[in-house]
Amino acid sequence: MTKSYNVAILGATGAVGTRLIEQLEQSTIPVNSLKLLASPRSAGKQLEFKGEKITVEATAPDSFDGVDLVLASGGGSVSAQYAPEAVKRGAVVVDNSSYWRMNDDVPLIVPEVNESALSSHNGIIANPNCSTIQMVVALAPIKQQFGLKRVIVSTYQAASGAGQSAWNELVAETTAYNAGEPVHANILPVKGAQHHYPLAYNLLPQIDVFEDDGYTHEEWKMIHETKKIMFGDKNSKAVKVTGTAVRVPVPIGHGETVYFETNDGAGATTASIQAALRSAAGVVLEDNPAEQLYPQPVNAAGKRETFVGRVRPDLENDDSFHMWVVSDNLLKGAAWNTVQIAERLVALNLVKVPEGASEKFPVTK
Ligand SMILES: NC(=O)C1=CN([C@@H]2O[C@H](COP(=O)(O)OP(=O)(O)OC[C@H]3O[C@@H](n4cnc5c(N)ncnc54)[C@H](OP(=O)(O)O)[C@@H]3O)[C@@H](O)[C@H]2O)C=CC1
Ligand SMILES: N[C@@H](CC(=O)OP(=O)(O)O)C(=O)O
Repeated sequence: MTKSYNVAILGATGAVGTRLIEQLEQSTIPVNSLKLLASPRSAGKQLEFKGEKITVEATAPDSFDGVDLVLASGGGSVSAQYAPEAVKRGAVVVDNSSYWRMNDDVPLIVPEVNESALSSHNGIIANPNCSTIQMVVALAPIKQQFGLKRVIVSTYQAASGAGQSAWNELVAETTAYNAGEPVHANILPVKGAQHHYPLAYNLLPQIDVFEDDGYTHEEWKMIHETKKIMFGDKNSKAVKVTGTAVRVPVPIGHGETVYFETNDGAGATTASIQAALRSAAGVVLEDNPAEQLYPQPVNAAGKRETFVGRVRPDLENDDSFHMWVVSDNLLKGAAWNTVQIAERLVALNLVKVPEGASEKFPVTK
């Protein structure tokens, strides 16, 4: 008989959470029961799964009693508190927040790139940052054939990356601006808003907080997560990674220009890189300058794949190239990658917490 699972979605009412429900509905995971968990603000709200109405519950430690699998997207502090509670009760957690990603006992997984790291999980599996995911999906087939020495990325990140309220703010700012209101008359921090300044008709070269070295935490995450996923070590010296993360007034779909250097003399050409990308899992190559064909956020929104175009050689550096990478930050960048990890856990019979593993994640109050 096929085993079916008691699943909980933590953060079910958010931009990612609502998509987790939809992606789980479309997945191959046999679901016996589904709990929808959020903050007390949403308790009592009803959401649908497979045509059935489910009432959202306020999250508490005992919410995870009897649960086999948790898909978490409630934010860092929520995952810090509840992931250990869930593991203690025998549930495996696939977590979207950044809280557990750098923990050496937590695999950081993009199934197309490092699925094999799943087998050593201890109950918590981390879903990477959205910008990191789409970049490593595109870089993995290139690394496999030609090696990878260096990456320089610039991101063009959609408002929904900062959650449902940031997306709502962009719509409200745009509407106000179009109605003639002086949204930008005074470029001062917007109090209480998700972004420090108005985003409508603007660009913000800051995502997340600034570190002491002048990089933002989003940039820091892209560097260390890329190393952990592709080279198995968050501080790997085998590759150099750097970049700049920018918020753009687009609702859904992150874009990235990615400059990369392959191994000296590995023989990469534009055509051979395009061929590697064409046959790579999860990648769609949209690259035909003659037809003005290239990936765009509006086309990627609602799709699970990572779209790549504008592959071309650097004209002054041998073995070096540029490409343009676009994906739906809420799907491959979050909900789909999470459900895809869960599908692989089910297929590999890994929805179980190894004996004693929960001691690695002590419950904190
Ligand atoms: N958006 C993106 O592109 C990506 C997001 N992520 C990560 O996913 C997580 C969620 O992001 P997103 O959906 O965008 O955020 P949202 O702000 O849209 O949603 C947050 C969710 O968390 C719930 N929540 C908040 N506080 C609590 C609490 N104390 N207890 C239980 N649930 C709570 C909210 O419930 P309520 O509605 O009741 O407030 C809501 O369901 C974050 O960690 C984010 O970093 C990761 C990759 C990409
Ligand atoms: N910071 C990303 C989305 C996100 O939530 O990332 P993380 O899960 O790494 O905090 C963005 O704003 O587009």
